[in-house]
Order: sequence, then C-alpha cells, then structure tokens
Amino acid sequence: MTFLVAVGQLTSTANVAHNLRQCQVLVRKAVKAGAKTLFLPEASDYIATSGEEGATLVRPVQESLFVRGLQEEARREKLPIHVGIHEPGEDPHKVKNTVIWIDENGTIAQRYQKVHLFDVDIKGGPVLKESNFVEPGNHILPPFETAIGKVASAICFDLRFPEIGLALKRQGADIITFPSAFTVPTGKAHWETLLRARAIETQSYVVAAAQVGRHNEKRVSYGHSMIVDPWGVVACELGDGEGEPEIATADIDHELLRKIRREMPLARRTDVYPEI
Ligand SMILES: O=C(O)CNC(=O)[C@H](CS)NC(=O)CCC(=O)C(=O)O
Repeated sequence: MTFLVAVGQLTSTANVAHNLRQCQVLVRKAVKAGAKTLFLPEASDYIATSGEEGATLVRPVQESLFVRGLQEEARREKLPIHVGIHEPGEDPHKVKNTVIWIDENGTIAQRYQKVHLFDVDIKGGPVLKESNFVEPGNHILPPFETAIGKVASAICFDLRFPEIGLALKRQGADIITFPSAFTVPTGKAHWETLLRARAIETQSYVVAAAQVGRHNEKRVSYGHSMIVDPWGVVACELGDGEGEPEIATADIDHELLRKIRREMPLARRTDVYPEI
C-alpha cells in the first residue's frame, strides 16, 4: 500500500494570523496534490525574536486561533495535519515546544513535547539557548496508528540523538518525523546527512518539514524540507528560497518498508550493548 504525503515549508514570524494564512495556503496545495497527510514545521504558530515576545504569543490550544484554524482545515478537508507549535509551560515564564497530530476530524489526537533543547554557542555561528524559554518534555510518544502507517514524532534538535529514532523504531514506527527550524550553518553541515542516517539506521521513512528564510532580524532558517525513504534516498526536497509557502510530496510505500526490513534484518546484539 502506498500513500502520498506532503511536507510544507514556510517562514513563520511573530505574526500568528499571518502564519495561519501561510499554513492554510499549504493545506490548499496539499489537497490539490492529493496528499493524505500534511506535515508542517516546528514552531509553525510563531517564531519570536525573544523568549519575552514568545511569552506574549503563546496560547493554550483551546484558545489558539492558529491551532483552531488548522483544526477547522483538517476537518473540512479530511486531511490529518502534523504541526509544530508552542504551548504554555508549567513555569509562567516558559513554553513547551510541541508537535500535535490533528486527525481528519479536526481532533488533536496526539502530542509530543521536545525532549532535547538546543543550547549552543558556536564561535562565528549561532548562539541560542532554548532552555532559557522552553521546558523540555520527559517522554517519548509511542508511535501511533494512522491511515498512512505508524507515525512517530521527534522535533528538530532531537534529530542529533540516534537513540530517540532507534527507540521509536523498536516501538514500531514506520514514519519518523522531525519538524524543524534548523540554523543555516548547522543545516549546511549536517541536515541531510542526519536525516538520511536516521532513515537508514531505522529502515523507516523520515519526514522533515522545515522552516525557511528570515523570521526576524536575529533568525534565519535553512529550509530544505525533505522526505527520505527507508533506503536513505531523498524522495523529495524543497529549497531554501523565501516567498510563497511550498510543499513537496512523496509516497509512503509499505511494500518498500517491508522489503528493506526483510532483505537486511538489523538484528541487534543487545548482549553486547544495551537495548534502546
Ligand atoms: O521555539 C522556537 O521558536 C523554534 N525553535 C527552534 O527554532 C529550535 C530551538 S531554538 N531550533 C532548533 O532546535 C535548531 C536545531 C539546529 O539547528 C541544529 O541542531 O543544528
């Protein structure tokens, strides 16, 4: 069985209403292309200039015009949407970096909170301290059954930790998602290699919707949203241009998944190293 899916790419800013309109354009394009699910980037609801600005924009999902707008789209188009957002933290000064699965009825059926936070200080490169304004999650979300297969959610910087992908695969994932907002220097150096490595070692589809371009005077994202097949082939990819939000589509082919897993079983030596 084969299912066409779409990754959407946009440039979120601090204007939540505008970001929703951009995502609605992506929904239109995904529907027109015949996609059965739309995957949107990390922080699609907003990318703020500071943690303080973010704190003024974050809303609980029930009160979020962004989330409610996408729930309406999902229900109207019968199109599941996987989208990265922010939610209020337990600490009023912090937020949660989450991704939600809105099913074809418009219901939020799944939710994952990013467990690895991006705290870097690279000489001549990005300086970002996500833990200053984000609370980390403490759980992996077990892969969940959907019409396109078993989907597993991880977010952006989680991509650098093979353990999370391996754990999700062991729990039954067919498709592992990494909604992202990668920086340009780290994206150039590592993005495609990491995504392909995760696909090859888990023998799973990797779906990576990414933010692109200039969000504000401080932040630019790498783009290059892609879907990688379980053999490590880049099945579709977008560029790094700003402007109209764009989608790319690829098939999730369950025959190919089964074939690759059958032909090259990755039997682990858990007597030699720990099981993940
Ligand atoms: O909450 C927001 O506003 C959006 N979140 C992000 O952009 C996050 C945390 S700052 N970005 C990353 O994790 C980039 C990782 C990366 O670039 C790498 O691993 O190289």
